[in-house]
Amino acid sequence: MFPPQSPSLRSVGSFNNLKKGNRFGTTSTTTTRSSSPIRSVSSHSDGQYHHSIKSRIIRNNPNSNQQTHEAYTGKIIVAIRPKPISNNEKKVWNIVDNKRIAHDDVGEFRLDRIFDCDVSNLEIYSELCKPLIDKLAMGYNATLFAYGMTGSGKTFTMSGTQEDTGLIPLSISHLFNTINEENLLGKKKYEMLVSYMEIYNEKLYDLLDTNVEGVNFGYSSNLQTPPRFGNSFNSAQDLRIRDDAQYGIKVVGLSEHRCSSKDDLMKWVRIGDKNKKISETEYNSRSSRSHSILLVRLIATDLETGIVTTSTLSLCDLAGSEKATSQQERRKEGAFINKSLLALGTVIAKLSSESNQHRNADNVNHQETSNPNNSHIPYRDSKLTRILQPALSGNSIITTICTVDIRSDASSETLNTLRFASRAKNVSLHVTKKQNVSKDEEKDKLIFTLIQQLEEQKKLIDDMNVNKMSGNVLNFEKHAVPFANEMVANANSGPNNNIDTSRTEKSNIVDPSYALLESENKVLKFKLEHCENLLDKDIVELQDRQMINIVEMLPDGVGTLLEMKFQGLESQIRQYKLYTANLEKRLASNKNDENRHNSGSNMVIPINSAQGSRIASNNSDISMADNCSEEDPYDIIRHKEEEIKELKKGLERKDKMIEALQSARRLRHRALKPLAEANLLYENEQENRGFNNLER
Ligand SMILES: Nc1ncnc2c1ncn2[C@@H]1O[C@H](COP(=O)(O)OP(=O)(O)OP(=O)(O)O)[C@@H](O)[C@H]1O
Repeated sequence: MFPPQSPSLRSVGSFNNLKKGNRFGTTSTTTTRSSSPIRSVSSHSDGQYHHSIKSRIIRNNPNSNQQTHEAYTGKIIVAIRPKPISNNEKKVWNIVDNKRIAHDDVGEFRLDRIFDCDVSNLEIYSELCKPLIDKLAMGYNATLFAYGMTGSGKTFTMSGTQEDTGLIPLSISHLFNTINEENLLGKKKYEMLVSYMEIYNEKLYDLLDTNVEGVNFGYSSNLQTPPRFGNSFNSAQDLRIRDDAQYGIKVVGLSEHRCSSKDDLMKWVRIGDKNKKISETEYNSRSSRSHSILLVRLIATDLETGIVTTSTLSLCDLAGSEKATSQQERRKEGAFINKSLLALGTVIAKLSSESNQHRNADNVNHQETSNPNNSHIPYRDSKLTRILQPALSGNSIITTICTVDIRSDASSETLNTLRFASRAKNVSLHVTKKQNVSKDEEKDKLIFTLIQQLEEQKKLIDDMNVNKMSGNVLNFEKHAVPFANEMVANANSGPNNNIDTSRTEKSNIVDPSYALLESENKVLKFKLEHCENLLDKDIVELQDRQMINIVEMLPDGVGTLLEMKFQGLESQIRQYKLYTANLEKRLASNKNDENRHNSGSNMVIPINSAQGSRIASNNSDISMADNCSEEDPYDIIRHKEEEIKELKKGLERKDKMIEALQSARRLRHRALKPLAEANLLYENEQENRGFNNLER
């Protein structure tokens, strides 16, 4: 019934004799191992069973007392999941214990874990996937793939059913739980991106390409663009794979979608699943006709150190190997599937034998890698091996679930699967984290510092405002008292020291000319603003080099018009300047008058009580008019002075504008000069011609 024992099958015995210490996943020299590895909880007893899959996984678990700093060194973990059979079906493969599966005619295969037929997805997940996801969250790439003959339960295991949730949703859920916990601690910031692709008939398609035309099939209302119709490849593109320095390979044009929650990510998974190529075959009513690969990229930024760690989770549901079928299309698909699985098998066999050779040659304290001898591994023989190249060449922690059918009908396919599994578990891995310091993080830090500065400044301003509100007195002391003293001093030293008691009323202090001045100032200000607006507009235009060029190109007439406008504005400014100077003069003489009138001991300064008492304490000559709410005349004078200052500033600006206008005009003249000369030349020529004609 079975072919003669192949070399690989003969080697089964040798797997039992492997040095187990080398086979289990560890981290590099910086790793602190648990002193007593937890042993199997299995009821199966096996004398040679020293290191259970549990101990292997627990050592990889971040919750154990192991501290992982650097590289992870280990092997591909391989587990077998047999498909359940009914009572009346005959099985030919027997599960000896949780590590061994045997066939009476063939012998025994020893693997990392053999599950019972009635195992649930949740149990498989807890034992195999959870530790893998934990490693992913720590920054290692992680790959999980299901391998097995058609109909053996790969999709059942990976995607699951309503009753038995699959490894993909369970892993995603655990990943988000882990991230949310870390988020709560506030030490890391996570970003998650999802891609989903399939290899169908040796072509690579994006299962989440929302640009592909198609009927709205399974379209989630939360997405902006409907994905393509499931199973329709009319407008889908065969994507290219190219080498990539950062990730090993890159699928050119594969879409990536940001996900902020588990539901978000699962939405994309469901869309991708709907787009997968699925058909009915003799063995499976819903057979995956393609290899599907779900990629979840996790970008973790340590907020304290700024170190960014990128890790990728690859979840692969491979198409199943199958016998030739009568249907032409299925036969073609089957041929492609078998070819790519063969390529995967060859790559695994090569990597396995490389690892063996390397281990035999140097069994002491070496760093294991999947291809230590750097011999040729035919990754390019298929799209599948090309896609898995970075993971298989040691860039990812890998766990493989091989689904098998233990019935007699499928015994040779199961044998093939177990051979594949035996080789795969031999493949060494040396996985390092991908870390770098984020440029974004540097920016974030800068922004953070700036925000802090801003906060400090805001606080300072708030404090100052509070001081200002509660300490008007201080302000007053600072500004008004010296001013008042100065006024008094001026008055005392002035020529007229006579006290005019009639000026003790405010109406007497504030000369009507103030009101006039004020209104004149207002008018002047308004005119200046208007003028400024006009000039600003022109300056903006003229300061623009292109505009100047355009002006230079303008015909003479337009240029002259512009010039006239500028000249008009200039003269207007000059007039305003004169007018303001005049006002200033008048204001100054007015102030002197006031000083003269107010000099003397009984000057009344109508200020509020708080301010008044301060003045009184500084100058006993000044009496107070308590509770007087009217305006301080000195304030009025000060306002006028401030206004004048502002006007002066405005005029300075105008001067600058005029300078700019003049330079623009000079430029224009320079540009127009050749034109004018050419024009003159032309006119002279015309004149000469006319003259010549006349002569003729
Ligand atoms: N462990 C299991 N328990 C219950 N039902 C199972 C199990 N494994 C597989 N099945 C059932 O067997 C059928 C085939 O399974 P599935 O589609 O997962 O196979 P597959 O390996 O993905 O096949 P293919 O390679 O053709 O896509 C399904 O109806 C599935 O529900």
